[in-house]
Amino acid sequence: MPHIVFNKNILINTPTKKGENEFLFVAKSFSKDESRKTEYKVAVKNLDKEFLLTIKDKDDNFLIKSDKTTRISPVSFIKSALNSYVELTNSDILFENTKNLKEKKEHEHKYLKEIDYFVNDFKTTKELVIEIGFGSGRHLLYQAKNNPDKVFIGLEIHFPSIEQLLTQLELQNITNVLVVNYDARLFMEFIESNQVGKIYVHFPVPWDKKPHRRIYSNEFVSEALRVLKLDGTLELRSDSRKYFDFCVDLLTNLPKAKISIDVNKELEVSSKYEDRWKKQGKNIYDVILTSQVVDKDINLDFDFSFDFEINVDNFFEHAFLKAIIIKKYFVHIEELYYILNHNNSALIKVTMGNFDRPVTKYILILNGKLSYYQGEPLPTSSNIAAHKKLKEILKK
Ligand SMILES: C[S@@+](CC[C@H](N)C(=O)[O-])C[C@H]1O[C@@H](n2cnc3c(N)ncnc32)[C@H](O)[C@@H]1O
Repeated sequence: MPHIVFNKNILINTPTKKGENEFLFVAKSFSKDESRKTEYKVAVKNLDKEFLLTIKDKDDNFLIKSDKTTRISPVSFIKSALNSYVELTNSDILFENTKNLKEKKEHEHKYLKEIDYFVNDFKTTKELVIEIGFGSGRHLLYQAKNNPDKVFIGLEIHFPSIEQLLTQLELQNITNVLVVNYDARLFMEFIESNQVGKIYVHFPVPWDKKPHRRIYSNEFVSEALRVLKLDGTLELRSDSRKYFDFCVDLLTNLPKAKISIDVNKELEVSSKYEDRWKKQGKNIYDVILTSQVVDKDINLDFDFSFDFEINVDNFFEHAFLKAIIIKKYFVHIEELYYILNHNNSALIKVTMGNFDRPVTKYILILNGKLSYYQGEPLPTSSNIAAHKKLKEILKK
């Protein structure tokens, strides 16, 4: 992580500019606990990118580095901002690693998509097929190659598997697969209703000791049914009898769907895990859920604005810095910062949303007006619920 240690000095006056970097404000941490060390956040703008730097004490000196939550890429923007800041203070540099740190190669690939792409840009009239936890990708590659008229979305949380699949897509010249590094339990929320022909879940981790981590749950199944077209299918294939029984239980008697089960059914292609289990003589179980209903459309245009103003002093005086947990989501106000030399202005660091995929954001308050710094959270149901709770907390 690039950082510079420099002689402790007065903070810069903002707004000011050095090279391409505009320094918009400096904010100072606020805590009633006097043992907590003071920390500063410096807001930087360079072209269309806005981000924060952190200044902390380092022995008798200052250390400046990027703020983890608002870190941007490429890292050259951060290095440039750190150097510009220190130059503006006219301080002596005691240590720096911004000159010879190698740029980390960004994962750039035309078929690898960020989740925002599905919220803001993704549109297709073609049928979608989703494969969850594609692993070595053997099944996904086979299906995509044999169904060029469909768009495949591959979900995986293990990055080496993703890299392996991207390489194969290129080598085999397959162009109808989008790959996402995202937890499948939360992904479906971004897909329109009635668009998916098949969802494959082949050999998911059985999580016998931690069943709450399984892909299948009531929420997952109901989201899967929403995105499936009429007669679309959610297909589990597993070597685990326990997982199979658990899913059959979950899927039986759903009002909008029917199930069919099978043992040792042969598919056109056998995945890496399947080969392994077959060699060991294990049974392979299938349970297929078929959607029998057309669902309502969803709206991804949730308005994350704050339609009120606050008094920063009052709020800071009474702020409660502990997580508030409400069933499936939570809100945790973590840190408070006063923006220096600005009336009624602050930064609030908050972590919120779903326990499996929390989001950390800063709320920027300028003259009492609130907004999310660096853009709004993704419109997931947990983030929407957490935002509503956060509004209640801030209004008090
Ligand atoms: C046992 S492997 C099976 C891989 C492949 N389907 C096969 O049959 O060879 C399970 C895969 O699911 C992925 N996985 C586990 N949990 C996941 C989640 N919540 N979302 C997406 N992928 C997940 C793992 O990284 C792993 O690659």
